Amino acid sequence: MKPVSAFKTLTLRVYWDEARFEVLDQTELPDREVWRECTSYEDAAEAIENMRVRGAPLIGAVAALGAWVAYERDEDYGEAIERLRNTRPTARNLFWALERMEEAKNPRKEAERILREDVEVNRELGDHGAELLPDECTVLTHCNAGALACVDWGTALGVVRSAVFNMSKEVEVIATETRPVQQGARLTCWELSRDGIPVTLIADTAVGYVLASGKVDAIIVGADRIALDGSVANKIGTYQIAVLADRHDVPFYVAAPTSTIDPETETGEDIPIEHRSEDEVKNVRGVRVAPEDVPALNPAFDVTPPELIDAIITEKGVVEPQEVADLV
Ligand SMILES: CSC[C@H](O)[C@@H](O)C(=O)COP(=O)(O)O
Repeated sequence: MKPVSAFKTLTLRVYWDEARFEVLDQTELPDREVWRECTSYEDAAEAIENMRVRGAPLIGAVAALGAWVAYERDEDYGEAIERLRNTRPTARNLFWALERMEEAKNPRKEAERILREDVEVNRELGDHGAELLPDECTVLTHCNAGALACVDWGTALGVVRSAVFNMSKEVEVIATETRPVQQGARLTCWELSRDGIPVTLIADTAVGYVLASGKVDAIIVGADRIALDGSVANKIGTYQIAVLADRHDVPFYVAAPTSTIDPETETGEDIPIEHRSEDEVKNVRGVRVAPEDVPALNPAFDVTPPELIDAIITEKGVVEPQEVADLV
């Protein structure tokens, strides 16, 4: 039997010769490792929309794979691109990947390039960012900007991995739980423990306490979209952490590939913020914690202005937020 060429990482299994792929369903973590098969663009769109896959680079990669599967299986390519484009509004990498797929002469090769580049670029930015960390340090991170948010390695957690595995630094991580979807508690803690990197979970409400008590040497978060003025949209709660970092003089870094910088978004105010179902706020893993008739507001992202960011770590180097426009 002819061997099937496959590409496998923590988040994806792609079977190039069979026009299908599988995604690790992140809604099931940390309890169970469940893989969902995608054999159509609708499968890919459903996985992105329902956050089975999430994190800006991974959303882009899965959208590219959805378009590739549509092409191989003679689905309507234009419709596929349009459907995938409308899955989530904030992450720049989704639109960036679909622009590349739209222009590609060979969709399979382009999807493969997008996946491989993501891993390379994260390793590069990880190495640049790791230079900024002391040999022994504690890093606070928010949400999950790790291997689970990417094809592999991670952005913010890619910096931690590079520091630990490539530079033998001793790094401990403090992870915020990241209500309402709890990417910090469920995903960051799961992937760091798996790699043997020490991680301590805190409630989102404990950030002020840990910063005031001097326990944190640096904060590193990822990004969903970076505007040309250096404003950064990231998981809801990032802005309040940046304000506290400023108050306590703790360096606040953003780690992201240049594909997250949007050449068409001038300022932070121009970034569309996704609002999700109020059920995510009113329930914790299926159990209601608020009166049924009280409305809830659920913005999935907020915007941190450039003056609160010490540096943006990219594969092209570490820059001041005001310099990001020069990178695209
Ligand atoms: C590296 S992805 C961007 C982020 O840093 C990430 O933490 C984030 O905000 C992801 O949001 P999500 O709603 O889980 O897709």
